[in-house]
Amino acid sequence: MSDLTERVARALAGVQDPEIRRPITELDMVESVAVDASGQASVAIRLTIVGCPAADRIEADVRAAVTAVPGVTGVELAVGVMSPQERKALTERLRGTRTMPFGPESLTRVYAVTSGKGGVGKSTMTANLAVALAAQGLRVGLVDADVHGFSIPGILGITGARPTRVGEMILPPVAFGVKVVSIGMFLDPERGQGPSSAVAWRGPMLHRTIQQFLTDVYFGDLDVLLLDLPPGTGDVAISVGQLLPNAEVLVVTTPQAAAAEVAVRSGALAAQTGQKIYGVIENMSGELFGTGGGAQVATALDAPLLGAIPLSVPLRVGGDEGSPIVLSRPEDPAAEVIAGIAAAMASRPRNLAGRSLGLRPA
Ligand SMILES: Nc1ncnc2c1ncn2[C@@H]1O[C@H](COP(=O)(O)OP(=O)(O)OP(=O)(O)O)[C@@H](O)[C@H]1O
Repeated sequence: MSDLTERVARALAGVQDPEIRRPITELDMVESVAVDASGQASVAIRLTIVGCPAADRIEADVRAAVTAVPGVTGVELAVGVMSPQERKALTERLRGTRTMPFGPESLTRVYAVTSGKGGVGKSTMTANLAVALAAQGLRVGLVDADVHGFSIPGILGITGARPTRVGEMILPPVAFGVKVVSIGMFLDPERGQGPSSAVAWRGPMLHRTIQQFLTDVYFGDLDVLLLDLPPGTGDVAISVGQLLPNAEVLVVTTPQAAAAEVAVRSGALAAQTGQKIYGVIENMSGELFGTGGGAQVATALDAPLLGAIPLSVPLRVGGDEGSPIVLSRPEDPAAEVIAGIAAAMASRPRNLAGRSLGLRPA
């Protein structure tokens, strides 16, 4: 390989697949690279599937990367598609041999966000925390497992987005740097299923779906995985407890005593399945609903109160419009408290609990 060809090949290692978020060179997407004596580069790439939504972006990024190499005078780009065998090999390699990538052996910190009752702002908190964590440079995944209303895609402005399928593998849509998967993305509108229809699935079906989300959706290596659970002490919470005993629970409550009592019950369930409570968030705190519910839940569960988020019109409007206020209105008092909680989460080291350090007593 000539020096210039080598430099072009190295430049291609800087181009990422925007969905898989790995360099295209590691994904076997670069088929050939050649540069002739006049500096004309010929590059052939192959994408995972035809009509891959990321195709335009990859093409543009490849052109830009190659053009930027000193000595290159022009670029000829051929775009092809992987054969089924190549795709299979890639998905197998990406998925690795692990069946549950976020179990106790993983370095990913897993947070299950729960509440006693509905409407306390659990999904709003989860989405804004995820976005704030991603904005701080963490690799963040979000699983919307709230079968009673899949509000996450709406809050993150990706209503109607569908995951990309590559063979058996599911690539989640990315919103504000967060990889998002929601049960709502798998409903079939032609069968009358829509984002507003609660899913009437019972235990075993839900268990399999959550398990599939965690194993078949390619999130890559994450620093943080957040799960938006349905309110209460239902089947999903129990499944998550079994599938991810390492998950730490974040309890969201409003300041009122009635909400706090049910929140304590849902937190206590998590403790029974062996999960640790990371902390409690009091939402809609202030004049209208009072304060104190969060502290009450925190004391009852022997967990810290992470913050009290005031009622905020911009927070609600941001949710309705798909524009999380931690980014669009960071000066809003509610956004500031959420960002503070995210900063505390981001400052925790990667999860080493349950990992053997390979040391033996002498
Ligand atoms: N601090 C707040 N100030 C004003 N509005 C808020 C606040 N927190 C949440 N909301 C609004 O309250 C409504 C319910 O919030 P959200 O959907 O997040 O609740 P939830 O607990 O996830 O509900 P469910 O579990 O039933 O889906 C939304 O319209 C949201 O924008």
